[in-house]
Amino acid sequence: MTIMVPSKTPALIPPGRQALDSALHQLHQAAGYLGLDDGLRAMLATPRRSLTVSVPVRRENGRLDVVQGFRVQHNISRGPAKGGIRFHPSTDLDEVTALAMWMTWKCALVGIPYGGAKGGVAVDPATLTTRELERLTRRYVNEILPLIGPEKDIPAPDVGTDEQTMAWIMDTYSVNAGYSVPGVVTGKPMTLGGSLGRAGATSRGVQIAALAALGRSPEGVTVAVQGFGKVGALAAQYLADAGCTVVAVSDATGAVHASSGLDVAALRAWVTESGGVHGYRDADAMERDELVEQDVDLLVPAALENVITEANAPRVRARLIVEGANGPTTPEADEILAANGATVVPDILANAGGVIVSYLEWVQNMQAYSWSAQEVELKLRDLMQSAYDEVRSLATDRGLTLRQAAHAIGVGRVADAHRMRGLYP
Ligand SMILES: NC(=O)C1=CN([C@@H]2O[C@H](COP(=O)(O)OP(=O)(O)OC[C@H]3O[C@@H](n4cnc5c(N)ncnc54)[C@H](OP(=O)(O)O)[C@@H]3O)[C@@H](O)[C@H]2O)C=CC1
Ligand SMILES: O=C(O)CCC(=O)C(=O)O
Repeated sequence: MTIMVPSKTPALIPPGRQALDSALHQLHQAAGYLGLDDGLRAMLATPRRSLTVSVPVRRENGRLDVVQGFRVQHNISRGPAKGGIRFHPSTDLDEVTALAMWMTWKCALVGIPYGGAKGGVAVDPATLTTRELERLTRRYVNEILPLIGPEKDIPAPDVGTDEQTMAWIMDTYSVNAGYSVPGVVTGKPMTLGGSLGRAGATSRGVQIAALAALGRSPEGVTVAVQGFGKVGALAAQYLADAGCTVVAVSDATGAVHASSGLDVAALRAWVTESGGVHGYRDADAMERDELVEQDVDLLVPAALENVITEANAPRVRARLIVEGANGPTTPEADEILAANGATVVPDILANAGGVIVSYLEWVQNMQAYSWSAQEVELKLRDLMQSAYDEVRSLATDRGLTLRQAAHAIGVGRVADAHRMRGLYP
């Protein structure tokens, strides 16, 4: 089928702008398919609230640095805004806006009662001491305090943040409130009301989506994983546990390859000890940015946006791409991959396991109750599989790619919520 889309985006633009262009392109494709009017399109194309803050951070040597921080609530029509906080040097308002928009469609697609948000601080956390990071996090939270809250906007981890960051966020908010508010943030440590299963939830969801899309035994399926952080390392582990052969992985420090299969547990231990995959001895080193072009059955991008572009998409050999990262594939690359017969399980479906278990964590916090690891995993599997089946079935029936189908469902649900609420005349 033919879908009208806005004109192509220029190739050489800042990464954040590229991500936002991709998100808008996908929205307009879905809006065209759904027949949304111009007013509703404009509503969905623009965030409800965007906050840019200056975050002063006192360094150990006494110097005062000031970095920029952001929190964007893209949509709140279906419930409180929800989405992670990223600490990365190239984070900017455009990137955070794109990530917030993807959160809106993701939550709607998997049927959890949230809108979409994202936050970010333009900083490289690896350059800060733990004390500097804590000061930075607490000050950032104080700056975005008017926006967040358990019934308004609930942050979570993303690139460069972790359970410790979430604990500082929970504490800073709670100190301001005057009592403990665990439901203000998810991805917390267990001792502060975290949920069993949240740490591995995004990767578990990637595994569920990958096995569903493979549609055959994972034995002998070769895999390359880009990014070996919270999502990538456990995605590699869970795919290996399921019987796949993980032959290549990369992180910012480099990439390693072993055609007979990497020992993922040993590699994870090496990364914990040394700080990156570079130098791992039981594998061959390879060019980091060639990871996505490896001759494998399954490619899992689990790092950053815009890594599969029109420049390298013709050289991507994997027949199945399961997006652990948000926005790894540009619209131009999507077209090339589809023309070459590759299947892409899109980010808003493939990496939804994280926000699903965040939702379960929040529900547990709001009820002061907790579920077992088995209960959490069953609910996660159920929501992931239902969303996957729904997307697959719409794609098959209507001749859409999985991304087009996922966006049609997600955008459609948010549009319905606006119509029913009557927020625009
Ligand atoms: N955490 C979550 O719950 C969720 C995360 N996501 C998405 O998953 C992706 C990864 O997030 P997460 O795992 O949390 O982040 P982390 O910060 O834990 O990990 C990011 C990984 O990407 C690596 N990386 C950075 N640049 C490159 C590069 N050029 N080539 C290869 N690897 C690179 C980093 O390497 P190094 O460590 O050496 O810097 C690190 O291994 C992001 O797109 C995020 O938005 C989606 C849903 C939920
Ligand atoms: O767990 C969450 O609330 C959000 C995770 C996230 O940022 C994402 O899905 O991209």
